[in-house]
Amino acid sequence: MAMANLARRKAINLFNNTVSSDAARYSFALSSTFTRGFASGSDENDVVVIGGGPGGYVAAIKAAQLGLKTTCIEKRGALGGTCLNVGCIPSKALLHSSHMYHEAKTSFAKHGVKFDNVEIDLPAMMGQKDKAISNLTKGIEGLFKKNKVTYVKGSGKFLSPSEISVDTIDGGNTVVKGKNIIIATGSDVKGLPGITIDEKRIVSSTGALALTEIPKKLIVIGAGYIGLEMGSVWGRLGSEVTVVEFAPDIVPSMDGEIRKQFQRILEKQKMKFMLKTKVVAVDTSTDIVKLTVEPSSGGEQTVLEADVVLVSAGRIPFTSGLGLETIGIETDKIGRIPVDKRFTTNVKGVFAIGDVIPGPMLAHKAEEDGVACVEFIAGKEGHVDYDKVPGVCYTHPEVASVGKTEEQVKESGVAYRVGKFPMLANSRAKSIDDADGLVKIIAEKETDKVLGVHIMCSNAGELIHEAALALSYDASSEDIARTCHAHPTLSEAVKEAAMATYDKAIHI
Ligand SMILES: Cc1cc2nc3c(=O)[nH]c(=O)nc-3n(C[C@H](O)[C@H](O)[C@H](O)COP(=O)(O)OP(=O)(O)OC[C@H]3O[C@@H](n4cnc5c(N)ncnc54)[C@H](O)[C@@H]3O)c2cc1C
Ligand SMILES: NC(=O)c1ccc[n+]([C@@H]2O[C@H](COP(=O)([O-])OP(=O)(O)OC[C@H]3O[C@@H](n4cnc5c(N)ncnc54)[C@H](O)[C@@H]3O)[C@@H](O)[C@H]2O)c1
Repeated sequence: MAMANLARRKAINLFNNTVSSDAARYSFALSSTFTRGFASGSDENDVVVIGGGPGGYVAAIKAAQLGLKTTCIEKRGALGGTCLNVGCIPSKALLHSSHMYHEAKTSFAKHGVKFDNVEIDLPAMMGQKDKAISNLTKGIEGLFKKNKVTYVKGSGKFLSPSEISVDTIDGGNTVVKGKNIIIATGSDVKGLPGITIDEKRIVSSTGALALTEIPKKLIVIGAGYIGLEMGSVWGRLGSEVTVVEFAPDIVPSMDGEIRKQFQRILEKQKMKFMLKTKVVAVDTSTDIVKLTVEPSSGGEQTVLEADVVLVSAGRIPFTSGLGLETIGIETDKIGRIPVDKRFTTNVKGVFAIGDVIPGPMLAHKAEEDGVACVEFIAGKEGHVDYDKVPGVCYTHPEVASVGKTEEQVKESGVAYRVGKFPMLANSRAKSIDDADGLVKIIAEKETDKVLGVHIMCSNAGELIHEAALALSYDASSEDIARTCHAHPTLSEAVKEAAMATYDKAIHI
């Protein structure tokens, strides 16, 4: 069986290589004609990137590495975008710090580590987070210098498809020209009607990452990634957290079985959920914020009280002030810029990547877009497989997935098998007394090809990449199961779940 899989994979690779080298030749011919055709006269840069987030700064570095003269325009005065400044990095810093505090308070004693007292020093915790951000933003500036990317600090606006007017952060103005312009302006918080975010008592994720006091009561609107991660941070530090979610489930995009267990674990951590519930009014006229909620389908209203309310009901593409209308760039109903497979907008020579285009709003997806986009511009073949972008919720336990959920596979009509392995039966998880969660693998019944992998355990965000690689190479569950995994590791749960998919697990 394993040999058969290897042979099948070799045949697939042979086919893919033939296809992609043909595609590369085709793309080179197309791209060089297109680039030459568009380069009229006084263009200074080969590539200008507007936005220095994970999509933009990675695109700029890759473009420079490919020998293209490149400028990146960023208005916030620091590189790294939402992710580094007010997103992925600060939230992970606070998730780690708050987890350490919570562990020290609730788990260290049973491991025989005792303290007289454990205290939170919130300014120090925030200081550690801020230090991580500034080190990393400076690091990207260093990478720009190393790769000879020109960095313009200011807000860019289209004058024409090859000219950007930049109001610089020091009060000046300059015009940057480019043969190819990449829009990488990211996303912004989606507000809710009738709720004004003041970033003090009614906060977005940005305010929730910088609170100066631990709220006694925190209400989170939206049980998505931001709500559950930031709810976890403040819950661990002592806030009473209630999550109000419009949908019938938390994280609606997650595999149903995993999502249900995840909710039970979060409830054990004292997070409260009000599902199928919507917020209808907010009153901030007194010291306590009053939130009126009712069932999503209408019905009896309840008034909730909180010190702080976090609005985390999604994000929207950000293109404000960019002058898209000046050059006729189209956007869809929710403000995203539609692009083709080469990231080209409806205007020749103008491309878009990252959160501002359709697809998952994730930093690593934006980076993949950026690399593929400039590869196309340079006449190479870029590629992003959106069906194989991993997603991770960095709570404790972490929940990570790649590929399809069981619901999606069922809906596609493909016959499938499921293999599961609980972390309770994994020796490493038991040895460290951190055994909440499971690994679930879904594979096509006929071929055993892995279609989706869902992992809930500590470090699931690291474990998921074995599964991402498996999906990328069209591996079968047997391929994973017959790969030797070191003992004792949490990764052995992936191997056991794979064994359970095509045959039987050993340790359960
Ligand atoms: C709290 C939070 C936590 C998150 N955690 C994760 C996580 O753990 N993992 C993950 O994968 N994703 C996470 N995300 C999502 C991630 O941050 C985004 O998907 C990612 O930043 C998108 O990258 P981008 O380059 O498309 O846009 P952005 O990072 O938004 O960058 C766009 C940049 O463009 C600049 N800009 C906008 N307009 C102009 C203009 N006219 N001129 C010049 N500059 C301009 C902006 O200032 C910004 O810096 C998180 C988001 C939030 C809010
Ligand atoms: N770990 C990560 O990768 C990570 C972390 C944070 C953010 N992000 C990204 O940032 C983006 C924004 O995150 P998010 O959590 O704000 O969005 P989200 O889309 O993940 O979740 C929003 C939630 O709010 C609910 N909702 C929408 N309107 C509502 C309303 N009126 N009342 C109550 N609930 C409502 C939705 O049903 C959904 O469950 C996401 O696309 C996510 O991919 C990723």
